[in-house]
Amino acid sequence: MINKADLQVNTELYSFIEKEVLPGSGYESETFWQGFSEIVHSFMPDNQKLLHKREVIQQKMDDWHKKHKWQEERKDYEAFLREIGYLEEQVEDFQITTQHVDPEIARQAGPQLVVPVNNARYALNAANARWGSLYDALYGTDVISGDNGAEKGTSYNPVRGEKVIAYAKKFLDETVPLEGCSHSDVTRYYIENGTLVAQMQDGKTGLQELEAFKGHQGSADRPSAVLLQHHGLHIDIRIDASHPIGKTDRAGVKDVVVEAALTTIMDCEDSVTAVDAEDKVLIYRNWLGLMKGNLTEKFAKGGETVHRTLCHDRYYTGTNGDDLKLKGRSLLLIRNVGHLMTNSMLLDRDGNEVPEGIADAVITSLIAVHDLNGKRSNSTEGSIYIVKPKMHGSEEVAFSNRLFNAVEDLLGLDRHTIKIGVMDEERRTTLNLKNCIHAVKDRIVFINTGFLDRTGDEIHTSMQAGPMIRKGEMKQSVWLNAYEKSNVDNGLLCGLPGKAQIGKGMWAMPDRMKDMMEQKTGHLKAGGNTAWVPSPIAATLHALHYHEYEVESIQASLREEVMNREQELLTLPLSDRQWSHEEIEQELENNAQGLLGYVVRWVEHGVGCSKVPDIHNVGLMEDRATLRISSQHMTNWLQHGICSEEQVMNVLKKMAKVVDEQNAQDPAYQPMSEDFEQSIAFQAACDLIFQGTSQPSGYTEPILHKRRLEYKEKMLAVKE
Ligand SMILES: CC(=O)SCCNC(=O)CCNC(=O)[C@H](O)C(C)(C)COP(=O)(O)OP(=O)(O)OC[C@H]1O[C@@H](n2cnc3c(N)ncnc32)[C@H](O)[C@@H]1OP(=O)(O)O
Ligand SMILES: O=CC(=O)O
Ligand SMILES: [Mg+2]
Repeated sequence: MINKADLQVNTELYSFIEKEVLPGSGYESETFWQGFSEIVHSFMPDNQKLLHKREVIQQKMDDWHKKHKWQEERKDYEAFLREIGYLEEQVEDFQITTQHVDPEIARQAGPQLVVPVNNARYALNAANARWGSLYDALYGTDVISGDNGAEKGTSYNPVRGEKVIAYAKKFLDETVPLEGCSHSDVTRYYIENGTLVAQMQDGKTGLQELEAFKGHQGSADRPSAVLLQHHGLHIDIRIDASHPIGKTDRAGVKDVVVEAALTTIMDCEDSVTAVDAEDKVLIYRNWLGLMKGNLTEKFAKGGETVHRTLCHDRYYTGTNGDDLKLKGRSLLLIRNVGHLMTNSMLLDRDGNEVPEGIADAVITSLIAVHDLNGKRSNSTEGSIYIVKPKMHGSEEVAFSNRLFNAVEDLLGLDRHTIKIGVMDEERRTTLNLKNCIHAVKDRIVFINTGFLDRTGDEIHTSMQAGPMIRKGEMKQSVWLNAYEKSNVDNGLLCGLPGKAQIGKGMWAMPDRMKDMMEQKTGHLKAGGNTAWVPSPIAATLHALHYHEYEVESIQASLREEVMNREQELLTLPLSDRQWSHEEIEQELENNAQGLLGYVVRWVEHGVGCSKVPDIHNVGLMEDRATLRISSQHMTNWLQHGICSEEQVMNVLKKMAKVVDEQNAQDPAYQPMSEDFEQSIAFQAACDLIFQGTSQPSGYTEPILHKRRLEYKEKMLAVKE
């Protein structure tokens, strides 16, 4: 550690900031560290108070539920929540006033991609996912069925290719239709007097909506790209008659590229493992590369070495003949960690670990200044976008607001340069969302229903009330539906449209794209102008939904349906069913399999987001939020005697063997079942369940961090 302005800074972090971040940022080292130290020392006590308040509230909740039967005393329950300050006095109506918001957030509706920022290969891919090949996305996924000779196979299958092309042309016909003909019938696209002409075998036609044509690449006569726009999103028809696919197409179309991930959240939180300075520096360094535009990664794929860099902007000839520039990359936001965790990379003057959220706010903003002072390749509006997770109630949001003010002062930035995306993912935030929005009304750029964390919090908060319904039933529960609606209500009521996003949650089945195409329109119909997707391919496909539905008008009509949903929000997902032994085993096994499959990779491989098969063999995206649900659910059933400790332990051991088999191909994998006592991952899984009631808000971070650090130390000792 290095002593710097009353702080003790890990040398790796110190040298990274001194040598890589501060140069070119315009800040002096001494002033920076002095200011950083002042922020740390003035904000730490409040941070601790807020965490203490969470504990006090939880204790009161537990006590209340132990003494009362919620089902029979709902009125008293509500009064009790007001009395303990869990339900806040609501602020008067107001409108948010956020300014300098990039159009990807303020005006366009489209997919939001999330990616673990510590993985440079994936992070680059995500930043570049602004544009996605529809042909590739369709060909590679189950959206196109493999029936009748259309299977994927190992080499290009023209039968499947035909289906892909037909799907894409149908999309064009529905989205940017031609007058009196289908895009499939076009033999040539060309531009005449700034207008798109589509030639068929027996004549020519144009677009039904002439203004949909925005530009082209190549010559007007033989364009290599035709740029269209619909519902604020671009579609680029790529033409090359010499290309293997273009050759097979009458008009030489080789692909349809769609504007996909308008925004991407670079995640420092639930999809990463970051337990010490080494891990944090990797995260900060990748973020720096993204903000400077020089992040690269080299890796082997398919027998070749791939050098991945950030995409450039795209240039077209506009309809008036002038150059038209479109962004080549997604607008990047950075998800900081919440208020809970501390990290040994930074100690205060008394040797206490500094809250990681405070460090993230300072360091990720400092890094983003390279974009603001540089080419503004990320935010043309000159904003820094921080997503803040896991805040409980408006006091905690107000704390973030004050912290961001202080960071702006330290960095000499205009007030509200730092924008905030508020994750509506804790019960106390949902119930007081209007107040939460009010606390950041000048800088808010989104509210998002993080339903996964939110489900975990629903279980933990009412842990003592009784056994909860099964995990799979949560999505249909009264509280969850009210939560989704009330989030939109509050967003509309506080004037988010036009300034900020009303966002919907993650599609957590990364390989089930057909299901996503059928179901995720629900997010738009419910008023979300963005929704989370787990991969660039999912972003490309989900983008089609925003052509199908125009969210702006949906939001306008939903404005009429805004109502108070407090009663539904306060409906606990308790069950009085008598489950059969098989049902209980199945529930436990499903939870245990996902939990172990995720935890083993977290603790022993440093992977924070994994695709883990459930007991029906569906690969599920697992992160710390899904882990929070499965662990808390098992704890809840244990707590209420639905299952015994012995039963849970047997299930864990059984499922550990299944997970071991699933990972058998990985030479770096250490089977848990070889020695349950010695397996740090297995022990972590046990802690998460058997110590679940005492985990703060049911979070998994404290145990995961402790066990990962233990594993790292063990590996270091083995090396030495
Ligand atoms: C509750 C919450 O907080 S949700 C938010 C947190 N969750 C996330 O961020 C999910 C991010 N997604 C992921 O990490 C991954 O998609 C996983 C773990 C779910 C699946 O990963 P994998 O099993 O490696 O996926 P798969 O093998 O199908 O695909 C890998 C390819 O897709 C790309 N890819 C997958 N996910 C992403 C992503 N989120 N961003 C960018 N690229 C991605 C990879 O770069 C890789 O392509 P490449 O070989 O050209 O580099
Ligand atoms: O962060 C997202 C969630 O669902 O939790
Ligand atoms: Mg979350």
